[in-house]
Amino acid sequence: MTLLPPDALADRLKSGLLSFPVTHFGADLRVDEARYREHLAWQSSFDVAGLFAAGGTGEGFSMTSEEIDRVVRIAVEEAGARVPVLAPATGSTAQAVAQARAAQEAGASGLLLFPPYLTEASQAGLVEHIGAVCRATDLGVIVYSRANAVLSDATVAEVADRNPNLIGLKDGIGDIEQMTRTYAKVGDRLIYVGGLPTAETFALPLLQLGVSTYSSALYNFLPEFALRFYAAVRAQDRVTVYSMLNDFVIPYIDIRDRTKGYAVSIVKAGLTAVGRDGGRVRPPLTDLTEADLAELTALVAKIS
Ligand SMILES: O=C([O-])C(=O)C[C@H](O)[C@@H](O)C(=O)[O-]
Repeated sequence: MTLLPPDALADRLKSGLLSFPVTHFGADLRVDEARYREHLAWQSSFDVAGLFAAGGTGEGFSMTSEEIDRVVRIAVEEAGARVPVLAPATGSTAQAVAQARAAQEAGASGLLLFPPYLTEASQAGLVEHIGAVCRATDLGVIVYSRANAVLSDATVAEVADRNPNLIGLKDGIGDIEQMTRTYAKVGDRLIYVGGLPTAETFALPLLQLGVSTYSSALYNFLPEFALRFYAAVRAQDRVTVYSMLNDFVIPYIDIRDRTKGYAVSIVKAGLTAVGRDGGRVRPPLTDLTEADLAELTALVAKIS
């Protein structure tokens, strides 16, 4: 895909579902390029608005910068002609800046800036961190508000003012007051991406708060279901949304909530459940137990 100016990228992303592909690892836990490529080809064959390589569901947090660069390059090669590929920027400011530069060189269309690891941070410190990454690239940047980098409405307004290539806010908190304050202040200067675990759960109410799209981990193994769900959300078809929540999403999150880290492990297990073999997760995550996998497989079979 030719370089998308940040505004054009924002327009494209805000009106469709977003794919966050898992990254396949082999038995030795090295990146399994062949299976990852095959997955990307499948994921990008449907109508999605963007593909975020090595995101949270893609276990970017378990990879070295070299591996992230390799995975982003593979995603651009495999899917970039059909769908904009966004790369992660993670960790320290220096590391995130280096990843932002590498992503642009690799031909990515945009960046998702993750919280820095471990330390707590003030709002002023986050403004500097976000600004440094935005200044390091011409790409459009979406900032992920979550964990140790939860942005106040005033901070979102400030970083949007200071950084013309900041195009979006991804919300991993779901605080209704903060979202309302943010949209009231910043409006359509940014796009808003739902990024809570199993984002479908929150998609309909968040639409009212300006959140027009979300990162769907479910899309990894149930792409048609996820796209139907997204269409029902955008059409504000409450009957369909609640029936899909009852039939699949709520029993699925009952399994997901059994163990910390399952929000990612269950997605790889979902691929195995549909006969595609998601492979293992890397530590510190753990795979589903056999009993949990069997329950998930039965649940998937019910809606297939
Ligand atoms: O970086 C990520 O993978 C996420 O933001 C988390 C998921 O995609 C989340 O939205 C979900 O589980 O649907």
